Amino acid sequence: MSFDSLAIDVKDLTKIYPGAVRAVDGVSFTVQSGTVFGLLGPNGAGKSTIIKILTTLSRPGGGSVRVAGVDVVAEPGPARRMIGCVAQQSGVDPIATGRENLTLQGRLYGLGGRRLRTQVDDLLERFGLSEYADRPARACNGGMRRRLDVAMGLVHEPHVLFLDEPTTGLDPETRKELWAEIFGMAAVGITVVLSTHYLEEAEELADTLGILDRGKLVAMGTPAELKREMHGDALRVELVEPPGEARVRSALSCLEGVCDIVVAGSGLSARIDPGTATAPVVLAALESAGVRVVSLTLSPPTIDDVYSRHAGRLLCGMPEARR
Ligand SMILES: Nc1ncnc2c1ncn2[C@@H]1O[C@H](COP(=O)(O)OP(=O)(O)OP(=O)(O)O)[C@@H](O)[C@H]1O
Repeated sequence: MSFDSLAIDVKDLTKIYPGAVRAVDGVSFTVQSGTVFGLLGPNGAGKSTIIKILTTLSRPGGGSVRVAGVDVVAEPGPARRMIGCVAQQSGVDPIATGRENLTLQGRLYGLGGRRLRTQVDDLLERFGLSEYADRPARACNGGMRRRLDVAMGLVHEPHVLFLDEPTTGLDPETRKELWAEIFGMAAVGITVVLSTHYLEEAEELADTLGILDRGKLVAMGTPAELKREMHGDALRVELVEPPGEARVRSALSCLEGVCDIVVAGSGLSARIDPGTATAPVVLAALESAGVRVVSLTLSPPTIDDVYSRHAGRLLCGMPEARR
Protein backbone atom coordinates (compact mmCIF):
# COMPACT_ATOMS: atom_id res chain seq x y z
CA MET A 1 0.00 0.00 0.00
CA SER A 2 1.34 3.47 -0.80
CA PHE A 3 1.75 6.13 1.84
CA ASP A 4 -1.12 7.99 0.20
CA SER A 5 -3.44 5.77 2.14
CA LEU A 6 -1.16 4.46 4.88
CA ALA A 7 0.56 7.19 6.89
CA ILE A 8 2.04 4.91 9.55
CA ASP A 9 2.93 1.25 9.36
CA VAL A 10 4.40 -0.27 12.52
CA LYS A 11 5.28 -3.97 12.58
CA ASP A 12 6.33 -5.96 15.61
CA LEU A 13 7.99 -2.97 17.27
CA THR A 14 10.12 -3.68 20.32
CA LYS A 15 12.18 -1.53 22.63
CA ILE A 16 13.96 -2.93 25.66
CA TYR A 17 15.66 -0.49 28.01
CA PRO A 18 18.56 -1.47 30.27
CA GLY A 19 17.34 -3.50 33.19
CA ALA A 20 15.18 -5.64 30.84
CA VAL A 21 12.38 -3.03 30.80
CA ARG A 22 10.16 -4.06 27.86
CA ALA A 23 8.86 -0.56 27.15
CA VAL A 24 7.44 -1.66 23.79
CA ASP A 25 6.71 -5.32 23.32
CA GLY A 26 5.75 -6.50 19.83
CA VAL A 27 3.43 -3.64 18.83
CA SER A 28 1.90 -3.55 15.32
CA PHE A 29 -0.59 -1.07 13.92
CA THR A 30 -1.35 1.04 10.87
CA VAL A 31 -2.83 4.53 10.55
CA GLN A 32 -4.63 5.73 7.44
CA SER A 33 -3.64 9.10 5.96
CA GLY A 34 -5.76 12.07 6.94
CA THR A 35 -7.05 10.46 10.10
CA VAL A 36 -6.49 11.14 13.78
CA PHE A 37 -4.95 8.29 15.78
CA GLY A 38 -5.17 8.48 19.56
CA LEU A 39 -2.68 6.66 21.74
CA LEU A 40 -3.96 5.96 25.25
CA GLY A 41 -2.46 4.15 28.19
CA PRO A 42 -1.50 4.53 31.83
CA ASN A 43 1.79 6.06 32.89
CA GLY A 44 4.67 3.86 31.77
CA ALA A 45 2.60 2.01 29.14
CA GLY A 46 5.04 2.89 26.37
CA LYS A 47 3.33 5.81 24.56
CA SER A 48 6.28 8.19 24.69
CA THR A 49 8.70 5.47 23.66
CA ILE A 50 6.61 4.66 20.57
CA ILE A 51 6.31 8.34 19.67
CA LYS A 52 10.08 8.80 20.13
CA ILE A 53 10.77 5.89 17.77
CA LEU A 54 8.25 7.10 15.19
CA THR A 55 9.79 10.58 15.27
CA THR A 56 13.37 9.22 14.93
CA LEU A 57 14.41 10.31 18.43
CA SER A 58 15.00 6.75 19.58
CA ARG A 59 15.99 3.57 17.76
CA PRO A 60 13.84 0.48 18.09
CA GLY A 61 15.24 -2.78 19.40
CA GLY A 62 13.35 -4.69 16.73
CA GLY A 63 10.55 -4.47 14.21
CA SER A 64 9.94 -1.96 11.43
CA VAL A 65 8.40 1.51 11.27
CA ARG A 66 7.41 3.41 8.17
CA VAL A 67 6.06 6.95 8.36
CA ALA A 68 4.59 8.36 5.14
CA GLY A 69 6.22 5.44 3.36
CA VAL A 70 9.71 6.17 4.74
CA ASP A 71 11.60 3.69 6.91
CA VAL A 72 12.45 5.84 9.95
CA VAL A 73 15.44 3.73 10.97
CA ALA A 74 17.05 3.40 7.53
CA GLU A 75 16.24 6.97 6.42
CA PRO A 76 15.84 9.20 9.49
CA GLY A 77 16.62 12.41 7.53
CA PRO A 78 13.85 12.04 4.92
CA ALA A 79 11.53 10.73 7.65
CA ARG A 80 12.02 13.93 9.68
CA ARG A 81 10.86 16.05 6.75
CA MET A 82 7.62 14.05 6.69
CA ILE A 83 6.80 14.60 10.34
CA GLY A 84 6.05 17.46 12.67
CA CYS A 85 6.32 17.01 16.37
CA VAL A 86 4.78 19.01 19.21
CA ALA A 87 6.29 17.80 22.45
CA GLN A 88 4.76 18.20 25.89
CA GLN A 89 7.42 20.76 26.76
CA SER A 90 7.00 23.95 24.76
CA GLY A 91 9.64 24.52 22.09
CA VAL A 92 8.82 28.24 21.83
CA ASP A 93 11.68 30.67 22.39
CA PRO A 94 10.13 33.25 24.76
CA ILE A 95 12.49 36.03 23.69
CA ALA A 96 11.80 35.63 19.96
CA THR A 97 8.58 36.97 18.44
CA GLY A 98 5.86 34.70 17.08
CA ARG A 99 7.10 35.36 13.55
CA GLU A 100 10.75 34.70 14.50
CA ASN A 101 9.85 31.43 16.20
CA LEU A 102 8.03 30.20 13.09
CA THR A 103 10.71 31.48 10.71
CA LEU A 104 13.51 29.84 12.65
CA GLN A 105 11.62 26.56 12.71
CA GLY A 106 11.10 26.78 8.94
CA ARG A 107 14.81 27.48 8.37
CA LEU A 108 15.70 24.38 10.39
CA TYR A 109 13.85 22.46 7.68
CA GLY A 110 15.69 24.27 4.91
CA LEU A 111 12.82 26.63 3.99
CA GLY A 112 13.39 30.26 3.12
CA GLY A 113 12.42 33.17 0.92
CA ARG A 114 8.91 34.03 -0.11
CA ARG A 115 7.58 30.53 0.47
CA LEU A 116 8.56 30.63 4.14
CA ARG A 117 7.29 34.20 4.62
CA THR A 118 3.91 33.28 3.15
CA GLN A 119 3.73 30.10 5.20
CA VAL A 120 4.57 32.01 8.41
CA ASP A 121 1.93 34.68 7.69
CA ASP A 122 -0.68 32.01 6.95
CA LEU A 123 0.06 30.16 10.18
CA LEU A 124 0.01 33.35 12.27
CA GLU A 125 -3.43 34.15 10.90
CA ARG A 126 -4.81 30.63 11.02
CA PHE A 127 -3.82 30.14 14.65
CA GLY A 128 -5.06 33.59 15.72
CA LEU A 129 -1.50 34.68 16.50
CA SER A 130 -1.29 37.85 14.42
CA GLU A 131 -1.36 39.95 17.58
CA TYR A 132 1.83 38.20 18.71
CA ALA A 133 3.55 38.21 15.33
CA ASP A 134 5.94 40.98 16.31
CA ARG A 135 5.87 40.66 20.08
CA PRO A 136 8.13 38.42 22.16
CA ALA A 137 6.45 35.08 22.70
CA ARG A 138 6.74 35.52 26.46
CA ALA A 139 3.77 37.90 26.12
CA CYS A 140 1.60 34.92 25.05
CA ASN A 141 -0.60 33.22 27.62
CA GLY A 142 -0.44 29.42 27.96
CA GLY A 143 -3.07 28.79 25.28
CA MET A 144 -1.44 31.11 22.75
CA ARG A 145 1.96 29.57 23.40
CA ARG A 146 0.52 26.11 22.75
CA ARG A 147 -1.00 27.34 19.49
CA LEU A 148 2.39 28.71 18.51
CA ASP A 149 3.91 25.32 19.33
CA VAL A 150 1.39 23.59 17.06
CA ALA A 151 1.92 26.16 14.30
CA MET A 152 5.68 25.51 14.56
CA GLY A 153 5.01 21.80 14.11
CA LEU A 154 3.23 22.58 10.83
CA VAL A 155 5.60 25.11 9.29
CA HIS A 156 7.30 22.62 6.95
CA GLU A 157 3.95 21.09 5.93
CA PRO A 158 4.47 17.62 7.36
CA HIS A 159 2.42 14.59 6.32
CA VAL A 160 2.12 13.40 9.90
CA LEU A 161 1.90 15.58 13.02
CA PHE A 162 2.65 14.09 16.43
CA LEU A 163 1.02 15.84 19.37
CA ASP A 164 2.10 14.69 22.81
CA GLU A 165 -0.65 15.63 25.29
CA PRO A 166 -1.36 18.87 23.43
CA THR A 167 -4.12 20.22 25.65
CA THR A 168 -2.77 19.44 29.11
CA GLY A 169 -3.16 22.53 31.28
CA LEU A 170 -5.34 24.43 28.80
CA ASP A 171 -8.68 25.93 29.78
CA PRO A 172 -11.78 24.28 28.24
CA GLU A 173 -12.32 27.01 25.66
CA THR A 174 -8.73 26.93 24.39
CA ARG A 175 -8.84 23.15 24.38
CA LYS A 176 -11.94 23.17 22.15
CA GLU A 177 -10.27 25.66 19.80
CA LEU A 178 -7.28 23.35 19.46
CA TRP A 179 -9.63 20.43 18.80
CA ALA A 180 -11.12 22.41 15.90
CA GLU A 181 -7.61 22.93 14.51
CA ILE A 182 -6.88 19.21 14.78
CA PHE A 183 -10.08 18.39 12.87
CA GLY A 184 -9.03 20.97 10.27
CA MET A 185 -5.63 19.30 9.84
CA ALA A 186 -7.18 15.89 9.20
CA ALA A 187 -9.61 17.50 6.75
CA VAL A 188 -6.70 18.69 4.59
CA GLY A 189 -5.05 15.28 4.68
CA ILE A 190 -2.58 15.65 7.55
CA THR A 191 -2.42 12.58 9.73
CA VAL A 192 -2.42 13.39 13.43
CA VAL A 193 -1.04 11.10 16.13
CA LEU A 194 -2.20 12.23 19.51
CA SER A 195 -1.20 10.99 22.92
CA THR A 196 -3.56 12.14 25.64
CA HIS A 197 -4.69 11.37 29.14
CA TYR A 198 -8.13 12.86 28.50
CA LEU A 199 -10.50 10.11 27.45
CA GLU A 200 -13.17 12.59 26.35
CA GLU A 201 -10.62 14.25 24.07
CA ALA A 202 -9.50 10.92 22.65
CA GLU A 203 -13.07 9.90 21.89
CA GLU A 204 -13.96 13.26 20.39
CA LEU A 205 -10.90 13.62 18.18
CA ALA A 206 -9.63 10.21 17.24
CA ASP A 207 -10.88 8.21 14.28
CA THR A 208 -8.98 5.27 15.73
CA LEU A 209 -7.76 4.61 19.25
CA GLY A 210 -4.94 2.34 20.36
CA ILE A 211 -4.78 1.39 24.03
CA LEU A 212 -1.38 0.41 25.37
CA ASP A 213 -0.63 -1.43 28.56
CA ARG A 214 2.81 -2.61 29.70
CA GLY A 215 4.29 -2.16 26.25
CA LYS A 216 1.56 -4.10 24.44
CA LEU A 217 -1.25 -2.82 22.27
CA VAL A 218 -4.20 -4.34 24.11
CA ALA A 219 -7.03 -2.83 22.03
CA MET A 220 -7.44 -0.88 18.82
CA GLY A 221 -10.43 0.35 16.86
CA THR A 222 -12.75 3.28 16.35
CA PRO A 223 -14.32 4.56 19.59
CA ALA A 224 -17.66 3.08 18.41
CA GLU A 225 -16.10 -0.33 17.67
CA LEU A 226 -14.34 -0.44 21.01
CA LYS A 227 -17.57 0.40 22.83
CA ARG A 228 -19.51 -2.21 20.84
CA GLU A 229 -17.03 -4.88 21.89
CA MET A 230 -18.05 -4.28 25.49
CA HIS A 231 -21.03 -6.52 26.05
CA GLY A 232 -23.81 -5.51 28.43
CA ASP A 233 -24.16 -2.27 30.35
CA ALA A 234 -22.04 -0.28 32.74
CA LEU A 235 -23.37 -0.47 36.28
CA ARG A 236 -22.47 2.27 38.73
CA VAL A 237 -23.51 2.01 42.35
CA GLU A 238 -23.11 4.62 45.04
CA LEU A 239 -22.83 3.01 48.46
CA VAL A 240 -23.63 4.46 51.87
CA GLU A 241 -20.05 3.90 53.03
CA PRO A 242 -16.83 2.35 51.67
CA PRO A 243 -17.65 -1.34 51.77
CA GLY A 244 -14.24 -3.01 51.59
CA GLU A 245 -13.36 -4.53 48.26
CA ALA A 246 -13.20 -8.13 49.46
CA ARG A 247 -16.76 -7.97 50.77
CA VAL A 248 -18.14 -6.67 47.48
CA ARG A 249 -16.16 -9.15 45.43
CA SER A 250 -17.30 -12.13 47.47
CA ALA A 251 -20.91 -10.94 47.10
CA LEU A 252 -20.77 -10.35 43.34
CA SER A 253 -18.08 -12.42 41.70
CA CYS A 254 -20.09 -15.63 41.73
CA LEU A 255 -23.06 -13.99 39.98
CA GLU A 256 -23.58 -14.86 36.33
CA GLY A 257 -23.19 -11.94 33.91
CA VAL A 258 -21.17 -9.74 36.30
CA CYS A 259 -17.56 -8.84 35.51
CA ASP A 260 -14.99 -6.02 35.66
CA ILE A 261 -15.84 -5.22 39.28
CA VAL A 262 -14.05 -2.07 40.49
CA VAL A 263 -14.48 -0.68 44.00
CA ALA A 264 -13.20 2.84 44.71
CA GLY A 265 -14.18 4.48 48.00
CA SER A 266 -17.95 4.31 48.28
CA GLY A 267 -18.34 3.77 44.52
CA LEU A 268 -18.70 0.47 42.77
CA SER A 269 -18.68 -0.16 39.05
CA ALA A 270 -19.07 -3.34 37.07
CA ARG A 271 -20.16 -4.63 33.71
CA ILE A 272 -23.40 -6.57 33.75
CA ASP A 273 -24.98 -8.55 30.95
CA PRO A 274 -27.90 -8.52 30.37
CA GLY A 275 -28.17 -5.17 32.14
CA THR A 276 -31.78 -4.82 33.19
CA ALA A 277 -32.18 -8.45 34.28
CA THR A 278 -28.92 -8.57 36.25
CA ALA A 279 -29.21 -5.23 38.12
CA PRO A 280 -31.87 -6.48 40.59
CA VAL A 281 -29.76 -9.60 41.25
CA VAL A 282 -26.74 -7.41 42.05
CA LEU A 283 -28.80 -5.24 44.39
CA ALA A 284 -30.11 -8.29 46.23
CA ALA A 285 -26.60 -9.76 46.56
CA LEU A 286 -25.23 -6.48 47.97
CA GLU A 287 -28.09 -6.26 50.41
CA SER A 288 -27.53 -9.85 51.62
CA ALA A 289 -23.86 -8.98 52.20
CA GLY A 290 -24.90 -5.96 54.31
CA VAL A 291 -23.65 -3.43 51.73
CA ARG A 292 -26.11 -0.53 51.71
CA VAL A 293 -26.86 1.21 48.40
CA VAL A 294 -27.64 4.90 47.85
CA SER A 295 -28.24 4.78 44.10
CA LEU A 296 -27.69 2.65 41.04
CA THR A 297 -27.36 3.64 37.40
CA LEU A 298 -27.14 1.57 34.28
CA SER A 299 -25.76 2.99 31.05
CA PRO A 300 -24.38 1.89 27.70
CA PRO A 301 -20.58 1.51 27.68
CA THR A 302 -18.54 4.71 27.51
CA ILE A 303 -14.96 5.17 26.42
CA ASP A 304 -14.07 5.27 30.14
CA ASP A 305 -15.45 1.74 30.44
CA VAL A 306 -13.42 0.64 27.44
CA TYR A 307 -10.31 2.15 28.96
CA SER A 308 -10.82 0.70 32.42
CA ARG A 309 -11.47 -2.70 30.83
CA HIS A 310 -8.17 -2.72 28.98
CA ALA A 311 -5.90 -0.60 31.15
CA GLY A 312 -7.91 -0.25 34.33
CA ARG A 313 -5.25 -1.55 36.66
CA LEU A 314 -3.70 1.89 36.80
CA LEU A 315 -6.75 4.10 36.47
CA CYS A 316 -6.17 5.40 39.96
CA GLY A 317 -2.68 6.39 38.77
CA MET A 318 -4.15 8.84 36.27
CA PRO A 319 -7.19 10.32 38.00
CA GLU A 320 -7.15 13.29 35.67
CA ALA A 321 -8.16 10.90 32.91
CA ARG A 322 -11.66 10.49 34.31
CA ARG A 323 -14.38 12.76 33.10
N1 LIG B 1 15.39 6.07 28.97
C1 LIG B 1 14.82 5.08 29.66
N2 LIG B 1 15.57 4.16 30.32
C2 LIG B 1 15.01 3.15 31.00
N3 LIG B 1 13.68 2.94 31.08
C3 LIG B 1 12.88 3.82 30.45
C4 LIG B 1 13.41 4.93 29.70
N4 LIG B 1 12.37 5.62 29.17
C5 LIG B 1 11.24 4.99 29.56
N5 LIG B 1 11.54 3.90 30.33
C6 LIG B 1 10.59 2.93 30.89
O1 LIG B 1 9.88 2.38 29.80
C7 LIG B 1 8.51 2.19 30.14
C8 LIG B 1 7.64 2.96 29.16
O2 LIG B 1 7.84 4.36 29.37
P1 LIG B 1 7.14 5.49 28.48
O3 LIG B 1 7.70 6.80 28.94
O4 LIG B 1 7.26 5.13 27.06
O5 LIG B 1 5.62 5.35 28.93
P2 LIG B 1 4.39 6.37 28.71
O6 LIG B 1 3.23 5.52 28.37
O7 LIG B 1 4.77 7.41 27.76
O8 LIG B 1 4.21 6.99 30.15
P3 LIG B 1 3.80 8.53 30.55
O9 LIG B 1 2.33 8.64 30.26
O10 LIG B 1 4.11 8.53 32.02
O11 LIG B 1 4.65 9.47 29.75
C9 LIG B 1 8.36 2.63 31.59
O12 LIG B 1 8.52 1.48 32.40
C10 LIG B 1 9.53 3.58 31.77
O13 LIG B 1 9.94 3.59 33.12
